[in-house]
Amino acid sequence: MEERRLFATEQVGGRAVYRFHAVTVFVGICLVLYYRATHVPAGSGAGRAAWLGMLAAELWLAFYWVITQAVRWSPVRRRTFKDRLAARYGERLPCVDIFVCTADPKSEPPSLVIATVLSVMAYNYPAEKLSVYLSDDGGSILTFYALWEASAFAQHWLPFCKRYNIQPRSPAAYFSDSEKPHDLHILKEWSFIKGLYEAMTERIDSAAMSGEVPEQIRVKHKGFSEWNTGITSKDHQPIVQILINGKDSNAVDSEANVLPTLVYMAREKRPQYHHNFKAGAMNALIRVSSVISNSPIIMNVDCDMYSNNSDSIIDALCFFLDEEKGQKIGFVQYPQNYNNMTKNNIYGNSLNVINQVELSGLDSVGGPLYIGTGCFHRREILCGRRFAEGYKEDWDRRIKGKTQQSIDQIEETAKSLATCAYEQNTQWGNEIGVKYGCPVEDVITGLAIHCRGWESVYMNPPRAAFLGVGPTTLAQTILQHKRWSEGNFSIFLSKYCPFFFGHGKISLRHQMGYLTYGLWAPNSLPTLYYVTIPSLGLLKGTLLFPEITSRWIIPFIYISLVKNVYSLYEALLSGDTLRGWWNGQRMWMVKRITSYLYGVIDTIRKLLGLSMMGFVVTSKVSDEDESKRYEQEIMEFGTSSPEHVIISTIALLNLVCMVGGLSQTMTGVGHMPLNVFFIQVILCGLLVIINIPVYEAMFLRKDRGSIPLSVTLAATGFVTFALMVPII
Ligand SMILES: O=c1ccn([C@@H]2O[C@H](COP(=O)(O)OP(=O)(O)O[C@H]3O[C@H](CO)[C@@H](O)[C@H](O)[C@H]3O)[C@@H](O)[C@H]2O)c(=O)[nH]1
Ligand SMILES: [Mn+2]
Repeated sequence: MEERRLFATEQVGGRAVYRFHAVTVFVGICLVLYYRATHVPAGSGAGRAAWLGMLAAELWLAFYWVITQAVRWSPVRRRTFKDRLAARYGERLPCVDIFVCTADPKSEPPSLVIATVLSVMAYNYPAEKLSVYLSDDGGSILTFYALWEASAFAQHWLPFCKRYNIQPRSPAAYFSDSEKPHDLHILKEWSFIKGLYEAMTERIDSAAMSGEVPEQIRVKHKGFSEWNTGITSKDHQPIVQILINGKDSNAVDSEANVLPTLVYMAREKRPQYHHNFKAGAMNALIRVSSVISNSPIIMNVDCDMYSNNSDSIIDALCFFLDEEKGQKIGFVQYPQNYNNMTKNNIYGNSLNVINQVELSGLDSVGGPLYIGTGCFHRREILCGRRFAEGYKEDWDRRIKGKTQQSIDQIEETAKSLATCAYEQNTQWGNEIGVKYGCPVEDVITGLAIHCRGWESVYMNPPRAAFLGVGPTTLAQTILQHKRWSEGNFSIFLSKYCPFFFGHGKISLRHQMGYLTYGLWAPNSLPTLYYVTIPSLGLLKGTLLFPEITSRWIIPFIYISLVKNVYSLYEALLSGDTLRGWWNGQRMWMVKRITSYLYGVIDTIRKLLGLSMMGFVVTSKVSDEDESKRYEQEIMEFGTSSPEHVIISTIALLNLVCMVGGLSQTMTGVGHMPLNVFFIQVILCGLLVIINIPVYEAMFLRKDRGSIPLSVTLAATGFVTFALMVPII
C-alpha cells in the first residue's frame, strides 16, 4: 500500500534528451576511432608513433566515457515521509550511535571538532536514544579538554536549539551567520548563549595555542590524569572517558531534560603496531560503543562536517524502517557538501556534479558508494552480515549481559577493546568492520557491503544534511585527490576489482559506477598525452587530426562541442556558475596531470612492495594571507613542489608551441597553413587560455602564492628538453 511507505523514489526527468545526446556522442566516438585506425600514417617515423599514441589515448578516453554514462542513464531522487515514521514508531524508534573522527589538533582545531560534536548532539531525536563518540587519533589532551568543555556547554546549547528550533545546530555556524533576534526576551537568551560559546571557544583556542591545559582545569575531571605520564600522539595507552552518561539521572541539561551520552576515545597507539588510520579508528569505535550503547544504527561524520539539518536521523530511519524495502538497505549516504567554497569554485572542489548527478545515478543501480562521512550504517551489516531473504533486524537490541556495571567498569572494558593487540588474529579490518589497507577505506567497505547483497540509498534533502570544510589551497586539493584516485585505483587493481569481485553480485551498471572513480587515476596518462603531443605536433609540423576541409573533422568537432556543452549544462544544473565550470575544467586537467598521475605511480609502487599505504590528513586551517587569496579566487602555488613544476611545464610548453606554431603559420615557414592544423591550433589555444592563471602566477604576480622562480626555471628546462628531443 502506497500510504504505508516511508519513502518515495522518483525518476529524474530530462532522460530522453540526455539519451539522444549520449547516442549521438557515441556514434561520433566510433567515427573518430574508425578514422584513427584507418588513417595511420605510413612509414616508421615519429609521426606514426604519435598517431598510434593518439589512437591509444582516444580508445581509453572513449572507454572511460562509456563507463561514466552508466550512472547518467536513469538517476533517481528520494523523498521521505517523516510524519508517517513518527506516527508509526513513536516511542519505538531505535537507538543511534554517532561517531566523529579526528586525527590531529593542529590541522583539525579542537574548537572545530566540538562544534561538529555539538551539532550532532542536538539532533531532533530523543536524547536518551542518542550516543555520540569522538575518536581522537591525535590522542590529544587539547581535544579531550575541548570535549569536556562541550559537555558542559551542551547543557545550555541543546535546550536552546530545541526551544527555538534553530538551524544549523553547530554553534560556530549558527552564531557566525545568524542575525540578532528582535524579540527582547529571546535576544537576552541568545546573547547569553553566544557569550558562553565565545568564552568557551576562547578558552579552548588559547589552550590549543599554548599547547597545554591549565592545572586548575585539569583537576576538575579524572580524565585529564590519563595525560599525566607525558604520553605522545604515537605512543599511548587506550583512553575511554564517558563524559556524559545518558543513563545517569543526574546527567541533565539546564531544563532537566536527558542529555545524549558523550564519550571520548583515543585508541591505544604504539610505534610497533600499524594503526590503519581512519579505518582503525572506526573499528575501535564500533567495539567501544558495543559495550556502552550498542545501538543498531551507526552514523559517522568527519570532525569538520557539522550537521546542518536536524532531521537527518529521522530521514535516514525512514529508509531503514520502511516495511517493504527497508530490510535490504545496508546504508544511507548523504552527500559531502562544503560551506567554505568560493563563488566560482577556484579549485573545483564543490563536488556539485558528483553530488547531484553521479550519486543520484548510482542510487538507481544498487546504491551510492560509502563516502566516509555523513553515512548511516546498520551495525550488523558493517560487522559483516550477509543479506538473506526474510532477514529482519531486531531494532530493540541493546547491550548484552550485565547492565548494572559502574561507569568505571564499563570504561575499563571499553579500553580493553581499543588496544593495539585486540585485532591480532581476528577478522577485524577484513570481514568485520571497515576494511584496512586502502586509502579510501570507505569506498572499499561500501563495495564489500554491496557485494554481500545489500543496497544503499542516497539522500540529498533540499536543506543540506552536512556541511564540511573542503580544501582551500591547490596543494590540499592535489593531496586529497591523490589519496582518492590512488585509493580507488588500488581497489580496481586488487582482488576487489568491481568487475571481477562484483561479477554476479552487483549489476554491471553498478560496477561501471564504481569504475567512474576507480579509473580516475589512469585517466592521467591519456590526458598527459593529449595536452603535450598535439601541441608539440603543431610546433614541429606533425599533423594529428583531419584537416578542416576533410569531412572527418565533423565527428571531432561534434564530440568536443557537445561533450563540453553537456558538461556545462550538468554543472549549471548542479549549482555551479559558468566561471565555476571553467575553473573546474582547469582543475580537471591539473588534477589529472598531478594527483592522478601520482595516484598511478604510487599504486604501482605499492603493488611492487616499494611503499606503504598512507593517509595524509588534509589541513582544515590556512594562514591569513592564503585565506585572503582564496577568497579572491587567486590560485595558490607558493612552494616549489614537483606538482607545481608539472603544472608550469605543461602551461609553458603549450605557450611556446602556440607562439611558435602560429608564427610559423603566419610567416609561411614550413608550409603550414592554419586550416590544416585547425584542431591542433584550437586545442593548443584552449590550453593556453585555460592556463592563464598559471602564467600570471609565473610572470606577473609578486605575492607569496605565486610560482617560485626555481619552479619556473625547472619548467623552462623541461620545456627546452622537450623541444630538443625528437619525440615527435
Ligand atoms: O589516521 C587518521 C586519519 C584521518 N582520520 C580522520 O579521517 C577524516 C577524513 O580525513 P580528511 O583529511 O579530512 O580527508 P578527506 O579527504 O576530507 O576525507 C574524505 O576521504 C576519506 C577517504 O580518503 C574519507 O575517509 C572521508 O570520510 C572523506 O571525507 C577526518 O575526520 C580525520 O580526522 C582519522 O581519524 N585517523
Ligand atoms: Mn575532510
